Amino acid sequence: MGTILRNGRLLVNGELVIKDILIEGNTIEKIGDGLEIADHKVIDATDKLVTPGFIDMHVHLREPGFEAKETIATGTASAARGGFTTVACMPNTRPVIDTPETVKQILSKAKAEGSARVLPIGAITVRELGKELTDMSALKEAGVIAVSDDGVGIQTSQVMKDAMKVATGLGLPVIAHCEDDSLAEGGCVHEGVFSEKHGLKGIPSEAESIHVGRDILLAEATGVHYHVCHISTVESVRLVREAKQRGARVTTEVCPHHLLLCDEDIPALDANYKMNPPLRSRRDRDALIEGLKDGTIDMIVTDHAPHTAEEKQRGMELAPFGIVGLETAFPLLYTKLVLEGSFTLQEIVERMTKVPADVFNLPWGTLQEGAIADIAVIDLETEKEVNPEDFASKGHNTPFTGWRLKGWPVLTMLEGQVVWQADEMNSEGARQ
Ligand SMILES: NC(=O)N[C@@H](CC(=O)O)C(=O)O
Ligand SMILES: [Zn+2]
Ligand SMILES: [Zn+2]
Repeated sequence: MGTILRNGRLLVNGELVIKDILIEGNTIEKIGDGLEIADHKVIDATDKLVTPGFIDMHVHLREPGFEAKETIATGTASAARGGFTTVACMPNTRPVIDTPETVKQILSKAKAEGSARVLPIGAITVRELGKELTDMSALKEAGVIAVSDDGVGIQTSQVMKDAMKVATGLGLPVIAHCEDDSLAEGGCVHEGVFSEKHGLKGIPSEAESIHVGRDILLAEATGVHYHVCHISTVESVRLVREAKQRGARVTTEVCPHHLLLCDEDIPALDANYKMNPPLRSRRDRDALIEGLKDGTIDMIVTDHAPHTAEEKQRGMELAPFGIVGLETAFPLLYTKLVLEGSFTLQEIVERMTKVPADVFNLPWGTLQEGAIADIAVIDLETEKEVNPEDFASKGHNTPFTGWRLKGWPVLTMLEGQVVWQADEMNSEGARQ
């Protein structure tokens, strides 16, 4: 039995157009007006935005090894609640995703317990130690879509160059966490107004940008598709912009928190504002907005990085880096960037759907006849406060608690199946 998603508002050439969507099996069969088929389940999407399911190329699911922080089940449930149908998971698990066996375990667990599609990212180096390359060919065969040592920077240029050569031959993108340890060591926040005020060791901007510059040169020398993780500084944006102008195969991503907050916004020594890279200066934040606007920055990712409450209570210096992001990403971007006027709805939606799909050559991220039915239904009207107690994620570590936002996902469909729906859709909207 199929489904009709009735009366939703779809983005067509930047305009919202009211349409019905007929879903048969896992596929969007038809998009049209007044679609009516006996025996089909009808979901009323009147007044709701209907978009392709979001794609997040940077998520930490923590399983295997750190199940107290998150599991594949809870992390993908969190994704579904945030309107995400595809998440790429980073390899800094225990064991690290550096063997085909671990890749296969994650894929089979995701299939059995997941509420979103999981795309594993394999490690560049064994145990992410930055020394010996993994067997990327075997990792690719097992199903990784890219390689990364996210969580740590690759300190040695030769290791990065060798990795890029192998990845080029295999057609695997190299996704880089850019951090020079000799510059970043011991820092817990950005080197700037906040670190000075509190007498903390800062992480300077160059700790990131120096790797971005180095890696762009190596990418141009090897021809690899090079993707910069969670870009955060004005200099990194400039380097990527110039590389793109030269035609280099360089892409990048930005997180909602770096677009919306800077170090001067940190109210106190609260580790819910601690992440890597850190919240930078206002000037950096403005450069990220501009870079996203002009296409230097390709896509938006969450870098969803759950940690336990106990870990985050250790304070700014001792707590681990990272904040959760899947369940607040779209409401934050919609409320703070679309409603406040710096981006159109279409610009934001594309950077979370079509663009990541195009950049990583994935077959999802569009709403059209014949496409896989990965769909997010979003309430653009109701304002709600961010309350981590409501999260499906095990992680409650967010700096956005109490923010009043609009744009909350109310129903998510993965391959034609409803994987999450808000109570309101359950009781009134969906009729059998
Ligand atoms: N971003 C973070 O602050 N933390 C990430 C690691 C990472 O993305 O570098 C984590 O795994 O916790
Ligand atoms: Zn990282
Ligand atoms: Zn990360």
